[in-house]
Amino acid sequence: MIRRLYRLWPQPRLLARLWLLTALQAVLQGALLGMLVPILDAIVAPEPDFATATPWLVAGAVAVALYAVLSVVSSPVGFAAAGVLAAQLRRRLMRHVSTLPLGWFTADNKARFARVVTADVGNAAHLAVTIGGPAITSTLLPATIVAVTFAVDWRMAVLFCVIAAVAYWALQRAARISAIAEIELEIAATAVAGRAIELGQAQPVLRAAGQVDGTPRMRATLENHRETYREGMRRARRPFFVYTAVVMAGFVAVLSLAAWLLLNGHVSVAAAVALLVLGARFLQPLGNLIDLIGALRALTNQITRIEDLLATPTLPAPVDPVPAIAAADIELRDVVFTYPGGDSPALAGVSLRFRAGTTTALVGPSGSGKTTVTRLVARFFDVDAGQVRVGGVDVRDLDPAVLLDEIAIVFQDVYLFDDTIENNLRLACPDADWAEMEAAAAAARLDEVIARLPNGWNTCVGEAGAQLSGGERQRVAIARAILKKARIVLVDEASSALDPENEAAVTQAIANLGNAPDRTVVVIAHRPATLAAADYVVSLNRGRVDEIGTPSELLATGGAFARLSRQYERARHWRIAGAGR
Ligand SMILES: Nc1ncnc2c1ncn2[C@@H]1O[C@H](COP(=O)(O)OP(=O)(O)OP(=O)(O)O)[C@@H](O)[C@H]1O
Repeated sequence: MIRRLYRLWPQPRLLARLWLLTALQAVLQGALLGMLVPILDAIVAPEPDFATATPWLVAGAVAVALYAVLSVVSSPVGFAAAGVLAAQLRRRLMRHVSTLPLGWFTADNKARFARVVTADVGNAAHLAVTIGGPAITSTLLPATIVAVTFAVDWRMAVLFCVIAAVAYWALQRAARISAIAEIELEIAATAVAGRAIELGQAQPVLRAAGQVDGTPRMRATLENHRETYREGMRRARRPFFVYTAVVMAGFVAVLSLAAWLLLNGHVSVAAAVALLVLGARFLQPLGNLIDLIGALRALTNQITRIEDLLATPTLPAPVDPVPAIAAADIELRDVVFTYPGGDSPALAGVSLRFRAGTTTALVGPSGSGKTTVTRLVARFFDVDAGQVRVGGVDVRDLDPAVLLDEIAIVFQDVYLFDDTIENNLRLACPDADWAEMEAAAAAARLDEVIARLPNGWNTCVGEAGAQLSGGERQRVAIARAILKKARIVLVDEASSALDPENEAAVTQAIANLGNAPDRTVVVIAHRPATLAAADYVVSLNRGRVDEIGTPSELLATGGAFARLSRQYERARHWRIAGAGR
């Protein structure tokens, strides 16, 4: 356990210092008790011998003073340590998570990450500091007392060893049961956290459906957590009682043996009193161990969860990363990919080319693999077979930082930070000057939104950008892509209905993205205007390429794209007719 804790913290010296201080205190306590024997022997006699007792009394006073100094030194170290250790570990976890493939961030993994970073790290740091000390004391103090007792009476020392062995067995049993209960409870608690995230995200749907108490799945998760907690408590109770009974029986045995030794003249009254004091101090920390063991197990489980998260594999890093690409062409060569846990391939042998300086619209029915193509280009995941090449280089060989630098992604649901428009845009390029900021805003048609807002560039967009509409948020993301001078922009056009003004602005902004001669734009298109403005169209179906060509070529062939265009046309006429009614 100590080794695991030591490995977990990047700078564990603080923890080591604290444990060393605690261990010294425990040994000093045991030694102090040992000094009681010669002192009592000399003083509790028919003719007290103060001369013999004096050096022991002086040594005892020095030990007490040393103990006090150690206590004064160790308590501020302990206070500071928990906070410092938690902060260290959180930074380490955050650094690790930021290297994980973006495909890892599912709702359940996000809940797991949140629990590990908040609850597990906080508790582990607190426990490492607070129970590390008592755990060391509870083992080192009895061990020192056993050693001291051998010098007074070997029979009592052997009894202490027997009690310790039985207590150890009972403790192990209690520990195993509480460990299982803790793991089950944590799984149930993580499920509750996952459903809580879902509850927050799905509020509009739940309210529309009148499900103010959440879905049946959410309620079942809460019930499961309650039941797991109750069952864990019930199972942990019996071994707890067994252990307490062992320690109590130990007290009776020590008392009986001390009385027997005294009555049979094997030890003096002073030695019997000293043995009783030693017995009491031996059994007391042993009794405390049962309270510690639950916490120790919880700490072990927390460490395991933290270690598991740290062991989540990042995407394999290239041995000799390619540091730059010449042009921003994208090519998929015979790409096969199945999502982790998926049962059929999302892409089943896709070969495609997006040339630099062109805009390609991806179309196809829901589930045909459009989003997957963009995710593989951005290396959210690695392909199972085939290759994704950017600038002629397999993305697996490209320096990951270069890939991130070259690519900008405009999601359907753009996330904005609760900050000003300016700062949200500056994220893409912190050093951009005003001329660049304004040019990017104009190209993304964001300038007219900014002009309307009460504080212009300084308007706060609210949590997750709630002050802006979906189309306006997409315009911010497009402006970011332009400001970043990303040579590859992957857009998932909003599929929900936008008001006509927003729709025209977003379509225009996407078209402006494609105006840069060296930029490759891939857009999952949901609007006829976007399709019409694209240089090429790729139609996907069930993870395969169905058609590729310019919009006019594909219209002429009368295939899937032509059918889709007719559907869009009909829908547009319905909307126009509906609006005119
Ligand atoms: N994270 C995921 N885990 C498992 N399977 C997934 C995941 N994302 C997508 N899939 C599956 O992969 C296939 C392709 O999905 P993809 O999202 O690429 O389709 P799409 O054409 O973008 O669909 P839509 O237009 O509905 O967004 C589908 O069968 C889908 O169920």
